[in-house]
Amino acid sequence: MVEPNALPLYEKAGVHRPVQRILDVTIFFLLISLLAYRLLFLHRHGFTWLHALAFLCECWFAFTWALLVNVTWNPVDYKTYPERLLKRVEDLPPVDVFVTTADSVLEPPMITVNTVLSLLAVDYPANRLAIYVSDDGCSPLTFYSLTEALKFAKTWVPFCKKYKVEVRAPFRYFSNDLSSDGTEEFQCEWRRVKDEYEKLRRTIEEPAKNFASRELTGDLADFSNTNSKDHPPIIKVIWENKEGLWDGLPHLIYVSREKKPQHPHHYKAGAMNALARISGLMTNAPYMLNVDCDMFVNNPSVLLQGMCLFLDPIIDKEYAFVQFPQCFYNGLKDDPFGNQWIVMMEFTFRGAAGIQGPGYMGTGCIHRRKVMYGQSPDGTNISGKHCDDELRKTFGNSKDFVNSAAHALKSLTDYPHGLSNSIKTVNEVATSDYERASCWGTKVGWLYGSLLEDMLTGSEIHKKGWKSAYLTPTPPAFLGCAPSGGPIPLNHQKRAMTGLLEILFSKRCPMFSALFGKLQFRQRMYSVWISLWGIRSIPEICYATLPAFCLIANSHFLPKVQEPVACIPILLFVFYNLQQLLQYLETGQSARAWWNNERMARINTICASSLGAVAVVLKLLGLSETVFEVTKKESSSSSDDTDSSSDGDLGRFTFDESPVFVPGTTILIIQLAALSVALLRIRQPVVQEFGVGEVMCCVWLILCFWSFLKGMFAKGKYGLPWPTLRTSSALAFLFVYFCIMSTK
Ligand SMILES: O=c1ccn([C@@H]2O[C@H](COP(=O)(O)OP(=O)(O)O[C@H]3O[C@H](CO)[C@@H](O)[C@H](O)[C@H]3O)[C@@H](O)[C@H]2O)c(=O)[nH]1
Ligand SMILES: [Mn+2]
Repeated sequence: MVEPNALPLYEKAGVHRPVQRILDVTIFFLLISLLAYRLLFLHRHGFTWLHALAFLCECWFAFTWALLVNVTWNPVDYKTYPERLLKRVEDLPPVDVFVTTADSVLEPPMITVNTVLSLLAVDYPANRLAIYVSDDGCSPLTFYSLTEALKFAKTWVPFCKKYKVEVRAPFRYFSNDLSSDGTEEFQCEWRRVKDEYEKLRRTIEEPAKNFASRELTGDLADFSNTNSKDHPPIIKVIWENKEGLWDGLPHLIYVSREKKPQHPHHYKAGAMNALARISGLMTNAPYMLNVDCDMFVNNPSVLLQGMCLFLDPIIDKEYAFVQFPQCFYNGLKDDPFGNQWIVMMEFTFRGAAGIQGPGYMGTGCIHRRKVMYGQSPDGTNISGKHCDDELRKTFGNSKDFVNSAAHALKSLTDYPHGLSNSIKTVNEVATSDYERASCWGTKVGWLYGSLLEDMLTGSEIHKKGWKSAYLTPTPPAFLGCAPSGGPIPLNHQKRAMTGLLEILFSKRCPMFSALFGKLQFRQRMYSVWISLWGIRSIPEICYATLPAFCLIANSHFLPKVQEPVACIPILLFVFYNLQQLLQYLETGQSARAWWNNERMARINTICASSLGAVAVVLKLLGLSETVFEVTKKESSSSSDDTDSSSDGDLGRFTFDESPVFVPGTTILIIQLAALSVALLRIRQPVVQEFGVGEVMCCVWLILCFWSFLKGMFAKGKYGLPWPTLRTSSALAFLFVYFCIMSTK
């Protein structure tokens, strides 16, 4: 018999996907054949701009395809054994949990409260856990909601543990009616706890409506005369597990770091760094879990699962962070906005896990504190030595904090501070100019300089040679709120693209680090692939205008149907879409979901990435700064909400005057104009040849932008506003004029 201690805490196995691999390679060879055809064509018929442009775009597609195949080639699956962990490890290491919220209107406190409740009830010894909520909105309502939530937690947490409740965010748990399940005692308690939750909801949501006019006294007095952009640090211990009970409630701390208009606050990255310092002084746990305010714990064993990777004796030190996938609870049927990311999580992230590890996604991730403090896998820290002066230059001027950082870097866990005694020093590290002349945001902590602080921070960690792991437990570890409605997913995407481009045009550009970092070769290709994502709108927009140009100018960029080489683009089209479709079917989604994601991919690149590019150009020219716009979260906090995804209109595109819709509308009008020209031409007495391939491309694009076409004729929020139509028509007109002039 194998001794229990010899059994591994986790296993990592390859996932076999032979069909995907065959298709990957086939598509790649077709792309290469297409390039060969282009070269031959240019050689035989001489240089034309049209074919040269097509060739360049297709080179790009082939290159990014090769990079993508590299990422998805060796997917892996991790399996963890928390029961073995519990038998083997008596003293689980402390974990500090960070929840970030920034705006009590866009992120209703009830959402944050549910996330916090799910964390308070997680399966982990309570005396090893501290939960820090960072509120960048400095909202008394958020603080008040948390204090109310704590009262409810005293009923909720024991209830969850007693009945082994699976989903520990009450709004989700109570959305299923269990009032007639189980024993009578359970039914009775279920009803009681549900009533209490409803009471909590009313206590929070009703005052929310007129909180602004309320007089702030007592505990809330600190919030009077503050506004979210200008206020002193407000740090409050809402609950301290004073007796250190393992089955009590974990510490709960409210943090609103200082903000001053004259000091940059660096959005979420700044908030995370403040949390790292504050928690460093209060609890200094060696592991830090971070979640967005809408990402509740959906699988109570997450921390145990993560610890299986960190604490496996054979490979301790190997993993810098453990990332869980981003999954969403409010997904609409068939993913109309293409933002549930199921295929991306399953194929690219699993694939990256088979190389050096997936990137950090900003939420649902457990980090090692010392890695965040700049330590390398070989144990050297950021400044090479632990001398006080050096540490002060790195971590700032707080003596206590420098002490705690030295503890963390040496992996000592017995940091002596109690919560309440440290409040005074804690305020010091939460000030808005604490980071001045230190390495926060440049060498240690969450890094600054991009709206995608997560990707930037994660890839710098990989560059030091660290690995990361990807855990996909069932049920999913965390569930969050996917942005819904028309402009929101596009703006969300635009922000991500802006962030990627900021990284691409910075000194941390992965193209350089791909050459010099301690990255594994295939990880380098992975980081190049991600970082180039931001500029893919350029070749895509170019390619999308080629068929229209050909139809209007009466030329060709694709082989004619009767030529044998026409089979190359046709097969490419068929195999590519077949492969994508298979990925959706393999992950249990519908063909409709595939189509929705396909068209959203076109809409996202053409609309959101191009505007992201504009934002970055403006930043590089020094004309404007990029801004982290917080995504609105739907509040379905009521446990009585019925499943809203049955409402057909929810999946319908809504528009506003945002410039994000202009590129898409322009592309659509251009395709319509080109098709009309082609149709008029057939009716001419002298029959002219027109390209079937080009027409098919136009039709395909019109199908992708069908929701925009409907928007041209719809009214209200479902209609494209007049200014957008006007600008787009003018741009399309210019394009058509250019096509016609080029034939003269
Ligand atoms: O000044 C700010 C702005 C935002 N946030 C928080 O950042 C989180 C993410 O914001 P959200 O608007 O939900 O952005 P998403 O695009 O949904 O977030 C994804 O992308 C971000 C940027 O890459 C990551 O930080 C997130 O973790 C990741 O979930 C939320 O908890 C916010 O409260 C702050 O704390 N301070
Ligand atoms: Mn979010």
